[in-house]
Amino acid sequence: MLREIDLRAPGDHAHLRAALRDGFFLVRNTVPDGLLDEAYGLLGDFFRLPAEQKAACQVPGSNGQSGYLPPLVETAEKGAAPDWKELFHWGAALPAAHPLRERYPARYREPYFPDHLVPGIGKALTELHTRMREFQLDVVRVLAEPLGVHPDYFTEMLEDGPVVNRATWYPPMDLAPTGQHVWAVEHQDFDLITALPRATAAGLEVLVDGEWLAVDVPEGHAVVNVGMVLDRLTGGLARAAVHRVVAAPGQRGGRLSIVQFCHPTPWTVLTPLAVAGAEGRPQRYPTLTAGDLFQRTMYRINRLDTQRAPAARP
Ligand SMILES: O=C(O)CCC(=O)C(=O)O
Ligand SMILES: [Fe+2]
Repeated sequence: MLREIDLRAPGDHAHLRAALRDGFFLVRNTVPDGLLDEAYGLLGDFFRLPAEQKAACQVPGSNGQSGYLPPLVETAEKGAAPDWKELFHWGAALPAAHPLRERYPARYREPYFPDHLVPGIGKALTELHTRMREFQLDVVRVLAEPLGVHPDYFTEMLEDGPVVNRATWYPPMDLAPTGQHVWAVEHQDFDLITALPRATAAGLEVLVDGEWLAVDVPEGHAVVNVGMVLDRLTGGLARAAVHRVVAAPGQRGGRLSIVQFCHPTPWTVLTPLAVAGAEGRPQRYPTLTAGDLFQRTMYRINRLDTQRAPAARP
């Protein structure tokens, strides 16, 4: 059973640190249900479009972090075959003169919305991004104290960060080109934390003590998942959860999910925190920047545009 963190009464440090050690916990979602329903409806309309129309919604130079990414591209580090999923990413724009835009152009593009194909999608997804980000900022504020940092420590790291939403359409398994593919091979996210509100079907599983546990998100809740950034900052006290998305044998139909990744500003140096209780433990991770960790992982999961054959590039 997953632990729950109540944002209004978060509980003692032992509870919060146990949730971080699990790497996966539940939080009552503050994002309006109606907004999620609307976004699921519009994204469903988008993913049902013909392949050529979706292919035209790719954003060159974004490494697929903006707009559409076709199926069978992202390949988890442990994946023998690419994931059987297609993606749509969006975030929020920074002002044109912001130095982060100049320094990390691939990560700070204007968001792309296919309003010409799905009218109203841009407004709804922008609102959803804002509300999910507010939710996640509330979560990291609660996590700060048990990790011995100021309540604004993580929020500053995320201010102007390339926080990005991802919608994933997992097509029915019987349409997969070979039997080698699964929806999403086991992996760890490479952000600070990720929010996963309900999806349209079962399939998300988390590795707990060597066993795969099906994650059933109760009504009105979101699962929050620790990513590699928080794992590295805490020397492994908060554990980046290992998770995957698989169809049960005989599960029919596809699956649509919406998640949001909290990526810190890429120039953040991931200096290990002095977490109480971890004194004397050998430093686990060499220090690098959030931007370098991101880029390294994108390469490892086959997500850089330059890794795709020229014909397959947008
Ligand atoms: O679709 C889901 O529920 C989870 C997706 C996921 O783990 C990811 O995109 O990193
Ligand atoms: Fe994930």
